[in-house]
This record gives sequence, C-alpha cells and structure tokens, in this order.
Amino acid sequence: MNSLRDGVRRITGALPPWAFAAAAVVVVLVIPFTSPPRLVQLTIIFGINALLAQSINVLTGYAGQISLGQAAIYGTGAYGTAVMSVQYDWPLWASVPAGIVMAIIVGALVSIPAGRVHEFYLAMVTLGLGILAFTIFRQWGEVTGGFSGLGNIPSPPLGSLTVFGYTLGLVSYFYVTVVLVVVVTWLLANILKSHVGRSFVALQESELAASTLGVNPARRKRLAYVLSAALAGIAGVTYAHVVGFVSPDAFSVNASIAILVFAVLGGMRTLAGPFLGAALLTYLPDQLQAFSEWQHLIYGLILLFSFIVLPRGLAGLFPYRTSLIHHRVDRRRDEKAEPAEVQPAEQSRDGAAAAGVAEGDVLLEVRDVVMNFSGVRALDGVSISVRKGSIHGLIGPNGSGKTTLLNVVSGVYKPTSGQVSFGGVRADGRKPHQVATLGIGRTFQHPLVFDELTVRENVVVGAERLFRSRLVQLLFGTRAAVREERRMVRSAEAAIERVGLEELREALAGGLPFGRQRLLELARSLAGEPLLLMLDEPAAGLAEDDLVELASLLQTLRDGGMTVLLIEHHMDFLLRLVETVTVLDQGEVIFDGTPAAARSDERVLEAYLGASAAATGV
Ligand SMILES: Nc1ncnc2c1ncn2[C@@H]1O[C@H](COP(=O)(O)OP(=O)(O)OP(=O)(O)O)[C@@H](O)[C@H]1O
Repeated sequence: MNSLRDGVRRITGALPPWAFAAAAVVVVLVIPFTSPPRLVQLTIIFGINALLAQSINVLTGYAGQISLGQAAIYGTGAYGTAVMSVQYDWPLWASVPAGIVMAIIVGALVSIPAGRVHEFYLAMVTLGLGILAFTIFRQWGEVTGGFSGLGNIPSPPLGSLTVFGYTLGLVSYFYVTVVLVVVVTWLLANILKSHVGRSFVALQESELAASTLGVNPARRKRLAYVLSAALAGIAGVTYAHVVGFVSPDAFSVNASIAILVFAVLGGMRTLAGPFLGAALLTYLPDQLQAFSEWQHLIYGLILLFSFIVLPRGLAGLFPYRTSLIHHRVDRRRDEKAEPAEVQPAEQSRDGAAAAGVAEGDVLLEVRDVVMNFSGVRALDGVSISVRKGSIHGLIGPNGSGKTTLLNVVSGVYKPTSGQVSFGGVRADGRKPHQVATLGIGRTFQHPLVFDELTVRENVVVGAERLFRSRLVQLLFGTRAAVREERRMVRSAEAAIERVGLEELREALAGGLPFGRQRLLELARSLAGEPLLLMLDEPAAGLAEDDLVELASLLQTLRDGGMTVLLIEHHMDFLLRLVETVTVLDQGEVIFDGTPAAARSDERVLEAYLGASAAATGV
C-alpha cells in the first residue's frame, strides 16, 4: 500500500499544486456549456459539500474540536433563509445573510459547552446538538413545515430566484456558487495561514505550550466554531436556494457523518483535501445510483478504514504540505533577507509597567507562595526577587519545587496563597496566556514542541503575543497584516539562527532529536521577545559544543537587557552564568545569594550539593 502511495506521490509531484487547482477551475467553468442541467446542479452540490468539508477541516483538522453535529449548523443556515423567505416573504438579500447569521449564532452557542469539554464529551455534546436540531426541524411544524419539509423556496428550478430585480437561472446560480466557493476558500486560506491558523494547530498539539506563548484557548476555540459555522451556514443557504426545498432528512445525524467523511477521506489540515473528498463523494454516488441504499454503509466503511489505507486522506497522495505561513510571505522565503525590520515589541498596558523597570531593580517578585496539591505541599512560603537584566539561578534536589514555582509564575498553577508580581503588577491568578502577554516566556522540562509544525512555524507561534492585526485584516490579507506577518517571520528566523537551527527550519518539529527540540523551544520563547525568560533545564540533552553556545547566547540576551530565570541541574554551567542563585529544598528557600556564597553554604552543601559536590567539583 505504501509503495503504491509513494508511486502516486511521485507522479502527482511532477506538477506544481497550482496546476491542479487551475485545471480543476477550468473543468468546472466549462461544465455549463457541455453538460446537462442535472450535472450543473450536481456541481453546485459539490461546491456545497466542499464548503461543508472545509467547515469540519477548520474545526477538527486545524482546531482539533470534534463535531458529530455539523448538519445542525448546516440545517440552521438552510432553514434560516428558507423560513425567512417563504414564511416571512423576506427578499433574498435579507434572508440569506439571516440564515448565515443564525448558523453562526448556533456555532457560537455550541462553543460555550464545547470549550469546557474534550474528546469523548465533545463528541457527545455535538451529537446532542445534531439530534436536537433534527428534532426541532421535524417537530416545529408551523415554521419549518415539519416532516414534509418546506417548499417554494426561491430557486432556479422554480424560476423564482430574484435578486434586485434580476432572476437567476441555474447557470447564473452556478457561477455565483463558483465565485462564492473561490472567495470563501481564499478568505479561509488567509486566516489559516495567519497566526490564528497556527494557533489552532498549536492548541491542538499542546494547549499548555500554546497558552504559555499567549494563545487564549477559549477565545481561539470559539473563533474556530464561528468560522466553521459560517462555512456550514453559507453551504446551508446555497443548498436551500439551489434545491428550492428543505426537509429534516437532509440535516440528520447521517448527514453529519457524511460531512465528516468528506473531510476525512479528502484529508484534513490541507486546503485541497476537502475539495477532493467532496468531489469523490458527490460525483461517484451519482454514477452509482444503484448503490444509493448502501451509501451510509460505504461512508461507515470509509471512516473505519481510511486511517489504515489513506491516513492523510486523498490529499496524502500529493506530496505537498499546506504551509501555515501566509503565502505572500512564504513565497519570499528563499530571497536573501532584507535587513530585519524587527521593531521593538509593543507591550500590553501591564507589560509596559514591567518594561519600565530600571536595570537592577526587582522585575519579578514572588512573596510567601504556598502551593498545595492534595496531600503534597510543593511550595511552602517561597519568596524570590529576580532583578531586571540578571541571570538568576534556581536550584534544588529533585522534587524540591522548582518546576512548580515556574508553573505558578507562568499561571499554569494558581497558588494556594501568596503573591506574584511582575513589574509591580499582580500576576498570580492570571491565566497562562495573560501572563505571557505581560512579557513572561518559558520553556518546559520535557520540551513541548508542536510536532506537526515545522521549526519555522513553531517559532512564529512564539510571537503570538506580539500580533496586533484584527480578524478582518487577516481575512482579507491586508498589506498591514502581511507586513506584520513578514516582520514576525523575520524575527522568528533571527531567533532560529540564534540557537543554530537554521538548517532545520523546514523540518517538522516532532522528528527532531531531544536536544534540538530544546533549542527550538528556546527560539520559540525568544520570538515572543519576553522581558523575563524562564528556562527549565535548558542544558539537559545538549552536547558540550551546544552548551558553550547556549551559555554565550544567555549572556548575550542578558547583555541585551533580558532577564533570565534558570533552572539547571548542570552545576558548572549554571554557577558560572548566574549573578544570584536561589536554592529550594522541600518547597522552602534555604539559600539566596551569590554563586560563590552558595558553594560554601552548609545547608546548600548538605541539601543539594552534598551528593554531587565531589562529582561537580563544587
Ligand atoms: N500537578 C501535581 N500534582 C501533584 N503533585 C505535584 C504536581 N506537580 C508537582 N507535584 C509535586 O510537587 C513536588 C515538587 O515537584 P517539582 O516538579 O516542582 O520539583 P522539581 O524541583 O522541579 O523536581 P525535578 O528537579 O525532579 O524536576 C513533588 O513532590 C511533586 O511530586
């Protein structure tokens, strides 16, 4: 199977991706001149199915949110315009947007419970929505027409589709649909290849890492639901006006499964995949009318086996990867970089306070922090002051509370009691993404890289807190948005070069060796231009050469005004770098002072260095 797939990939790889897209558009455009009306209508249905598959692609493929109830949103769009135009005589220009808005509202409402649950429960919530919507379509007879559906919707077959005095026939409607699909796909591509699309994938790969880089998980998931609902809603209104009739059966749970199959078979997290899946499953069943009774069985089998036969869907037969960096920026990738126009990071209002702290003054203040886990007191009244422009070491035996302290400062844990202030602003009680916007960056003891993103994409996600473009700017790929993207990509490239990963910038992060992943995490944090960088054992897994480079990088960062809080078991490495060291033991601070004093402090030697003093020569 694999060799067959590789063979197909070699053949498809002979042509650039745009050649396939151009050929598809040409084929579609000649259809009205060469085909019977039935095929013209079927091609409109293909466009609708592609939009539906794209709606799952955004929600599940990119944002990792399962939906078993997409037909509910699709149906809301269709019934929305149908009811408004048939029951209330609204003109098309009003009923169509109304249907789309209704679908978006349902999507936004679903995102509320969905934002709080994961996987299995999310599947149940969305399945519940599907059943609920189906029941409403069927039972709310006086509005929806009940079981027998709602007819007489303005449509080409009835000759009643009139917009501003023009009556649209099937061919005109066909071209309207083509333009709609092309424009919607362009808008979608702009969003998915922006920091929003990258953060969708980042959240899916590691919500913890993404949120500590400034991605707001609840807000992003809400946005994914809204975008997905907008696509399904557009598909719904297009459907209602091409068929001229809506009935509950078109929006049943079976329809939700079919939409899922379009996306899975086509291949998710690519822009082309949903088109491929929708094309195959629109035109093929039409040719195999005799098998129509078996349609759902076939969909079930495809879902069962696609992960084995075509794990990346039909799109996996093409050797392309959809980059998550805006195409206008990506195209210039190999040009010799113009001088990096890295601009000073804009700070949030609270971050500005920290930026204003003078060199040598206290930047991070931890006061009497207690952190209890059921039965374990990981931190027991810890106080630390980290001065601006210093490298501050944090050491202690295993289990002494170092990582817990980092988690408290970065908002991953809410302390049981005590305070954390950053630049005089209270930081405890804030969520991780809010702490990140203050200007606090961190790495993890076990690197949390976004496996399916390239090194470059990973590092640009690190700049999340610095992006200012608004959603509309991203949607239309305005010059300002592209300029910002370009600036962030440049500073990401600079961060990659700083850690020496430039040769690997197009490699997928998941395939990197452990030590490279550590450096990648460091570069990712640097892209966010933090005021305070907290590193959890950055030297672990690095070769001697890399250690020397890392030490010199940290010194350069410090000299540039950055403050570093460094946890490290590698004593030689740490004690040579830091100005101040705090030693924790069993959740308490047992020493705070210079490295020289630490080397001769009895409590330190006893608690921590005792065992390794001989080995490290301390
Ligand atoms: N989420 C958690 N739930 C329960 N206990 C925890 C949790 N996180 C940390 N602990 C406990 O808190 C204590 C301190 O752990 P922590 O990971 O902060 O230590 P550390 O100094 O970073 O150790 P190491 O050097 O081994 O990484 C340990 O006893 C640990 O088991």
